[in-house]
Amino acid sequence: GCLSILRKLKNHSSEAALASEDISHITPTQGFNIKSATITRKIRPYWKNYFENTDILIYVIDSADRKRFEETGQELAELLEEEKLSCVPVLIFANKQDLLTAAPASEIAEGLNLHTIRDRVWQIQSCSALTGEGVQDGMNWVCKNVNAKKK
Ligand SMILES: Nc1nc2c(ncn2[C@@H]2O[C@H](COP(=O)(O)OP(=O)(O)OP(=O)(O)O)[C@@H](O)[C@H]2O)c(=O)[nH]1
Ligand SMILES: [Mg+2]
Repeated sequence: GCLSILRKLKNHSSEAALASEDISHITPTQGFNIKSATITRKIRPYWKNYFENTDILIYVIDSADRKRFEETGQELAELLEEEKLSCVPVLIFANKQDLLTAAPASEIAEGLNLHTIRDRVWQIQSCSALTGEGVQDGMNWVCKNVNAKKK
């Protein structure tokens, strides 16, 4: 899902100059995402190598994969407990909204207990990497909040 969103942003580089420019400068993250597309979940243990100097967290959820919501909530909660990620703003993309079976963002927010997040700014954004809907809105939030670390 993550890689699909990056691709979508690149495709819209003229409309979204700022967002795509940001992405092209984050070389390690980009490499990380490319690798994660092929070896998927096995790469998760290596996320911690990218926590240093992280300005913003973008977490992509497959809104149609309801059976993974609980595990996902756990994973996100663990990430937010990482010392190096303390106060780092988090954007949660509720991706794959083009699918009829997709859970709405409100349901995901509830399932993942997002309303208990009080130590940082956060936002959930519905999107579809397939149609592009919501992707730019999410990246606009990122641009506004990238330096919004709560002190
Ligand atoms: N219909 C639809 N398909 C999508 C969308 N975004 C990504 N995909 C497809 O989903 C597949 C890969 O994404 P996922 O399996 O969800 O995500 P992943 O990056 O492997 O991440 P994890 O499964 O969490 O490890 C690819 O076939 C993409 O084309 C979307 O918004 N809508
Ligand atoms: Mg996958």
